[in-house]
Amino acid sequence: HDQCRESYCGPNQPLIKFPFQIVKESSQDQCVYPKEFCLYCTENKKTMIVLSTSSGPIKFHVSDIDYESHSMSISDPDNCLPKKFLILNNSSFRPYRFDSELDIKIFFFNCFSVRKQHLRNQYQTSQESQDMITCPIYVADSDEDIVDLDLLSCTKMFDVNASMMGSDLRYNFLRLSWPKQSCAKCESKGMKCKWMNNTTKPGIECFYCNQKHKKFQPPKALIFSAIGSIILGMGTIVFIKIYLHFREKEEDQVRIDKFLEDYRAQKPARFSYSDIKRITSGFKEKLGEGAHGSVFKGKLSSEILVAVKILNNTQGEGKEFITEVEIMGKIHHINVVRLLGFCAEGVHCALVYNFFSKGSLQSFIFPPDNKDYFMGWEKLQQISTGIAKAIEYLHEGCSHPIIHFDINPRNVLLDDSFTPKISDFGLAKLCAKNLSIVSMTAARGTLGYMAPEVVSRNFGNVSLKSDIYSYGMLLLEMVGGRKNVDSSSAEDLHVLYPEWIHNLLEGDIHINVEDEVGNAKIARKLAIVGLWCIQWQPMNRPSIKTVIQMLETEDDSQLTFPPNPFHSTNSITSSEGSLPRRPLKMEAIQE
Ligand SMILES: Nc1ncnc2c1ncn2[C@@H]1O[C@H](COP(=O)(O)OP(=O)(O)OP(=O)(O)O)[C@@H](O)[C@H]1O
Repeated sequence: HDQCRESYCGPNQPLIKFPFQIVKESSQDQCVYPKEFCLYCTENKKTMIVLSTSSGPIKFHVSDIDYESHSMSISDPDNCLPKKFLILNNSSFRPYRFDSELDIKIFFFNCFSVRKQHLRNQYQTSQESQDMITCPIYVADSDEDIVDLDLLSCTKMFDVNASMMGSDLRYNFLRLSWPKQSCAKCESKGMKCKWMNNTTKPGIECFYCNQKHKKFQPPKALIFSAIGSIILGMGTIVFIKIYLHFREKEEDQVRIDKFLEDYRAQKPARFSYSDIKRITSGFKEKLGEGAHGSVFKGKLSSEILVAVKILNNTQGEGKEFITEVEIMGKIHHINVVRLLGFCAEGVHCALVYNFFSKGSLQSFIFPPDNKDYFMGWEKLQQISTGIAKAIEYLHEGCSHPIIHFDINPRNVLLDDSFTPKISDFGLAKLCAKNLSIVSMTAARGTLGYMAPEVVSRNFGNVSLKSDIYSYGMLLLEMVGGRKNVDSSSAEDLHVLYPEWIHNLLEGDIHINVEDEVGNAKIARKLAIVGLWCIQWQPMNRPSIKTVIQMLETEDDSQLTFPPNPFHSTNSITSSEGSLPRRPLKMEAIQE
């Protein structure tokens, strides 16, 4: 939109606007059609035009342009206008023409040479003769002029019919006009005109040149208000973010308060699944995997560390799960893992327990890397009594007796002071009894502890005594530190009756019992109690109360040694007649 600006080649030069266009002298061909209206500026800031004639292009200096009368004044930069005039006069230089209506005769004189006089009568027809004319040439309009101009001694070359005064030519001044190029259509729309960029036929197009259609420059007020609104918007967003952050914190705080309230009231708190994710920091630290699901470490507050068990296969409706969990949440005993909370959200079910840094008893009786780790008989007795007290509480201390069904060293967790806590009670109820989903490792691990009647009803009814059997196996393992299941065959699970215990008690005591009399006594006591607990007939097993009494008695003489079921003569269970020899192969009956 250079054409919007007023253009001049230099000071005192005419204004250049439509229908003219201004181009650089060096790039004349950039001038759009029609080229006749192209002007250019010289180095010394003069406005120039090139007129095309039959003798070729001729340059003129444009001294004035009158857009009203669409005419302009030109002059010859070589100061030889009479010669140029003769060329123009004999040719067409459209769209321009001489701007005068005169029809007069003007006379051309040469004052230095007559050598070309013979051409005088031919010049009008011969182009060559005109080209041969050289300046200075003098032009007179009349005889008076000849006298006034002192041309009497000069040679008159020819006279020409012209539409302008000879004096003008003398003064290097020629006026041309061009047909009016109407811009009325554009102007009526408040627009300006320009030539179309079309090389075949001239065409005019309109364009906007006023402020608002120039490059958009928004007013300062608009800029300020835009910046203001951006700052305001950002401020609002920051404010909302801060507000949401604090509200979330407040909600978190409310939740924590609610949890602490429940915690103090010893009620399990209900968590959403997103709470569970937050508590476990996106299930970052896995503690292990059991038959019922994976366990992750978590944090409820800076002091309360938790273990979150994500249940794989929760059974039935969420409502049942919640009721069940709430009942479990009411079970509080020093030797029972406390259920702090739970999550029941669609398919997501989770249980939240206190975290116990020492892990399970399993790793102490069977150190994973076969390291000879022994925690001492005192501690083992303390742990055994603790477990027995937990079983007593489940069997007798709650509103309904609870059979754990899965007492084994992996379900006994130890706190910092080796206080045992039994866990996973009630899980059998919460989880689907789909044996196919129980991993073989888990099944085998637990199988050694299962009472015969739990595996097969041939052996009697399941009762509280089934837990006593498992507890007995656990005691014997604690004494002997060896597995009571032969896992060499995956299909046939041979439960090994710990006959070695009998040998041990009957003869030499070579297990980890140090020579101290007291320690030997503990090992013997645990072994005897264990053997009583694993009697085949549930009725021959002692109740948990009796177990505790046996464990707590100081008087060893009261502890009678149970019969070895493999020696039929010693059998106290005459009703069973002959029991199978070891290894005892039990057949599972599908219920
Ligand atoms: N409250 C807890 N604190 C610390 N570790 C725990 C806690 N609960 C479970 N664990 C650990 O998580 C792992 C898996 O426990 P989980 O009870 O799911 O399986 P398990 O007892 O090994 O097997 P199963 O489910 O067959 O009884 C175990 O290694 C256990 O030591």
